[in-house]
Amino acid sequence: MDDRQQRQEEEETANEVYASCSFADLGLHPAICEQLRDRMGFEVPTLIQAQSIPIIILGHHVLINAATGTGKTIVYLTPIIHHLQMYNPRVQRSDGTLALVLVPTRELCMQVYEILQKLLHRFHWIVPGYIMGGENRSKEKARLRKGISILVATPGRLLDHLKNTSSFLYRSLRWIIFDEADRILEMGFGKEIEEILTLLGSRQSGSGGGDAVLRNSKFQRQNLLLSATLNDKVNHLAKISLENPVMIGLEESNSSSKLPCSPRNLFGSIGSKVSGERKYSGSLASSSSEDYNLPAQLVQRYVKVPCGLRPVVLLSILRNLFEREVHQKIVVFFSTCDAVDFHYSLISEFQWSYDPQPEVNQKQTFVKCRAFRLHGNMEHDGRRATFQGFNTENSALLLCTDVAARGLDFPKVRYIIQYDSPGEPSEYVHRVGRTARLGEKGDALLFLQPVEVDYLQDLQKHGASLEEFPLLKLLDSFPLYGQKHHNKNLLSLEMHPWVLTLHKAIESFILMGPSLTKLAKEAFRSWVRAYTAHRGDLKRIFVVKKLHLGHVARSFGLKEQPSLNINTARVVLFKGGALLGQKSKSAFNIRVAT
Ligand SMILES: Nc1ncnc2c1ncn2[C@@H]1O[C@H](COP(=O)(O)OP(=O)(O)OP(=O)(O)O)[C@@H](O)[C@H]1O
Repeated sequence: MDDRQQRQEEEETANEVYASCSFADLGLHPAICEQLRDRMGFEVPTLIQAQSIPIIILGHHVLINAATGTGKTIVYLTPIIHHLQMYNPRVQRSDGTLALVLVPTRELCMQVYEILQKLLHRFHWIVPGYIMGGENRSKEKARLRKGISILVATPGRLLDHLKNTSSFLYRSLRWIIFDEADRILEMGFGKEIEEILTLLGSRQSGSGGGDAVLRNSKFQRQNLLLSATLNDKVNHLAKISLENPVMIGLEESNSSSKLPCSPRNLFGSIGSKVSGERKYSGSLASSSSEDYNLPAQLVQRYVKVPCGLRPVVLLSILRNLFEREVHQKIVVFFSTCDAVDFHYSLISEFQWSYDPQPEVNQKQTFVKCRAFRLHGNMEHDGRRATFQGFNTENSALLLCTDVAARGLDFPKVRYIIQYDSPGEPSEYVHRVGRTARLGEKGDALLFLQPVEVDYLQDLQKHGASLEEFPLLKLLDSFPLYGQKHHNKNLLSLEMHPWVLTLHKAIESFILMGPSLTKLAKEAFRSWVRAYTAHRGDLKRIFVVKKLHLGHVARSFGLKEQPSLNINTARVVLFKGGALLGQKSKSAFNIRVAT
């Protein structure tokens, strides 16, 4: 590509992502525009920011549906700060909490809090804070007692403090924001959210016990709901929490046209159909293609791999990617915590040299990268270390469950691999949304077994079209020292010399390490359980009966299938958020990990 073409491509991407106006044009106070520029390096707003900020400043309840990585956090934080920094007299700690941001996970809680800290740098009298599962309750109580102006919280912990921390002051609460609303609900927090809304006196129907809260506040309550996917649960939450909301981004969200950007234009467009914004009619479109906003520049592919060959293919692809580009950030998604632990150990420890030459036969780690893992069964400190480590590294691999699928903004992630399929197509959208953020390039690769390819049709229905990954071409690219020349045209994947050799090497490596073998067996069991937990319509595609358990065992490098007599095993699943409960008397406890 020559310079001119590259410039043209960059310009086109910018047109699709950014608006042709400034933050000041949106009505934000100059001090905030300065913070955005100087602290964050943001010169111009993204399209969704240009569409939403003026409407939020005006005080409307808003429902926002926009593609992943389009800058939604700034959408809700800046109007709040805009108003709060103008309060006269100034906001004080003794005012208690004025804005509440609800997020589904601890990592997202920390991420939003960090952005908030940067934005509030100049406004030291507005105090940011967070409360979340895993943190010390008494320390949180002490912080709440002192007063937190803008509070970021996970739902369970918030409810706990609402009920048990009498010094938690929220009578002046003006904003409630649900970030990643769909995820909060999918994780089974629906009841907690309803209770929270009732306690805060912000339920639209029914008489909330906290009406006094509303009466005491001199400002009208403003609630905002943000979600990259829409469904019935989000619809219900919108109904009970939003009053005459403006909906943004539900139409033409992938529009590449630049926005009309004088404040008059934007303000004048409220309620009209300009820029995909309209009044809420009481229900959202159900899961249809326009529900799913995928970044236009994202390259989406799938790779069809027989079950037993999955680790060989995964390791080959990872090796190739890190060889091709040394500075590379990749995220691989698995269905269970045990699978993350097993593959993390395998990838970190597996050393192999396939070159028989004595001078080059020094064993090296097969996948040359720094690996991290993240799942809900890890200690809080470990989760925090991964989050920070993967954030700051230039080149690294993250192996994780869906705990990392939503909202997390790891910079420069170039590749998403879904080694275990996501289940609901909405989950697919969130996982791939960790790359191709804000107009940057990104690739997504979905692993499917041959019996699972119907899943592609489900994705297609939601507007996601995947092309096949050229796997044989990749496998052929590895050198095969000492192997006979093979006829590439006749070769099946199973008979490919590279696959055979690498599979043997992985298998013996696992067999030789007792701790790795133990991890493999645990991962095998929980993987089978996770497979049985696919819900509803997906059972048609992910058919447990079609699984060959011997091949599944092979996919964990095990020659023999471990027993599935799992009475005593504790298996942790991450599946869409609902508590899966006990399958049968003989089954083991299944706990949701987030
Ligand atoms: N106006 C801007 N100019 C440049 N970068 C921006 C701008 N606004 C946001 N960003 C950056 O864009 C990235 C994505 O932002 P953010 O995480 O808020 O997106 P999101 O829409 O909430 O994504 P998700 O749906 O995955 O949660 C972040 O790295 C953020 O710092």
